[in-house]
Amino acid sequence: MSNLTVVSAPGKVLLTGGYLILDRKYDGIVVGTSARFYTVIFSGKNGKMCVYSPQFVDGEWEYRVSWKSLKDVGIYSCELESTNPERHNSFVEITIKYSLSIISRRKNDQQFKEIVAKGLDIYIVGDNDFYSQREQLRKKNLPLTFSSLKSLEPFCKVHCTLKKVNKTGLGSSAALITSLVSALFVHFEIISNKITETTNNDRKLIHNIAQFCHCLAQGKVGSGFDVSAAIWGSHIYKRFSPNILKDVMDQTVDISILNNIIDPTSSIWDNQVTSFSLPLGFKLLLADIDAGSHTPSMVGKVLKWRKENADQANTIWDTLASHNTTISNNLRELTKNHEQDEELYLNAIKICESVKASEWALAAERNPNNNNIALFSATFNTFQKIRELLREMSELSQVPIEPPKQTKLLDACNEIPGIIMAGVPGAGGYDAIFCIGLGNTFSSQIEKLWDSWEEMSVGPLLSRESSKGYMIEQINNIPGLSGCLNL
Ligand SMILES: Nc1ncnc2c1ncn2[C@@H]1O[C@H](COP(=O)(O)OP(=O)(O)OP(=O)(O)O)[C@@H](O)[C@H]1O
Ligand SMILES: C[C@@](O)(CCOP(=O)(O)O)CC(=O)O
Repeated sequence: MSNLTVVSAPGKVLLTGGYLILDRKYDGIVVGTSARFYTVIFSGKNGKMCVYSPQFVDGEWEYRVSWKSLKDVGIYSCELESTNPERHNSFVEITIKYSLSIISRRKNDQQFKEIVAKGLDIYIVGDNDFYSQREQLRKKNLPLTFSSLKSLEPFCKVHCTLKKVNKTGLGSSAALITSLVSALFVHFEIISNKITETTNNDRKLIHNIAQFCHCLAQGKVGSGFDVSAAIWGSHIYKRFSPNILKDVMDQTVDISILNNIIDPTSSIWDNQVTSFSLPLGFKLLLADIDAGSHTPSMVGKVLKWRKENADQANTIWDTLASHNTTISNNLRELTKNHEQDEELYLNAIKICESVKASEWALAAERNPNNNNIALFSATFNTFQKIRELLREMSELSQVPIEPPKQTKLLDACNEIPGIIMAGVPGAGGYDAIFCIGLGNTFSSQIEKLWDSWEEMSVGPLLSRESSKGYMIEQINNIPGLSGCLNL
């Protein structure tokens, strides 16, 4: 068994399917981000389970591990007792407790008990993009730009506690839980430590446990798209039936029952992961807006409105779903076109990157033999229809999903040549925006627009799309990782 394990998991952006994906009838496009969480595990020495999040003030938790024997012979449940009861991180505690309990069920041997008895040192860090870097830049007298962000050291300290930190909406808790579960399962050799040997059942096992831990930590069974993105990277997501986890959402759950539920061969899991990634030449840019919205209360209000206005809501939901499907079909067709005729495809990118999307229909007429241009134009128009419907939802439910201030900013983004989709990710609100552009020339113009935008503070993020799910890493291949652990 190796003394050192490093596993990373990506953040997420939900491009289509906000609110709809809570319902198993609908799906949505989720993309993985290049921003990742890293869990590093060392075999310990002092018999304790020590967890360090060096980016945070007070980011240290220490636990004594004990085993509670359950009714069947050889079944143990792991108990963690904090050595400082005033400090808690329930996301981390729940994840370690249930991961070790399930590992013990699957690896009930002497070696496992000896390793746990020695203790573990666990380090958890997230790429800078997961947390707002506004304060760090202000302290350094740097403007809020891509190049200032690039000048910050990797995994930089945020000078506050986890409770106070401003998050950017990339799904820190899902990426953290996924990287922690997978690192523990790799460390104890339940799944292979070689990414090339990772099987689909390994991913399903980690997925099922991470969904359970995330739901228990959040106190509710959500749609789970963020954990799914942390496991599989970009894909088209259809949720699991909430009933799968409803009855085990309890800290006193019987581990043998839980162990059966999370088993990758169990037929109860009905989530669907359809492979997807952005076509070649598409580039995702993200920004967090210094305003903020409270997602859970937005979701609650939208769902209440839907329940009370079922007919009207179902028409909007179904129309949105059909537009969302058009977007994923178009993008998948573009990927196929690129594979079949690269020259023609690249020529379409070249033509469209220097023209505003509202003029692509004309360009398509002028180039009737290049149907990629017509597909770009149709994708832009369909996404505009999706935005219209989201604004209608906003008005009807009185929830600011695409509020007027965001509309103004997104419309301005669409005026830049090459932009094919500009929208509010996930639940929407004032939190964030995304832009997807063709080619390379649009990035600098978007940066100028965001920098000069006066109505709201638009903070660019460095993340791009990265279609990969969780990864087993070598510590020295990740710039800045070993440095930030103060080893
Ligand atoms: N670096 C970290 N180390 C340890 N725990 C962390 C870290 N980052 C996040 N967490 C855990 O995740 C919790 C935040 O979860 P929450 O569900 O509120 O965020 P989120 O919705 O995933 O946020 P966002 O999508 O904006 O990143 C924290 O309270 C903490 O328990
Ligand atoms: C509104 C919803 O569908 C998406 C929320 O997405 P985000 O956390 O705002 O990225 C809720 C959910 O699926 O958890």
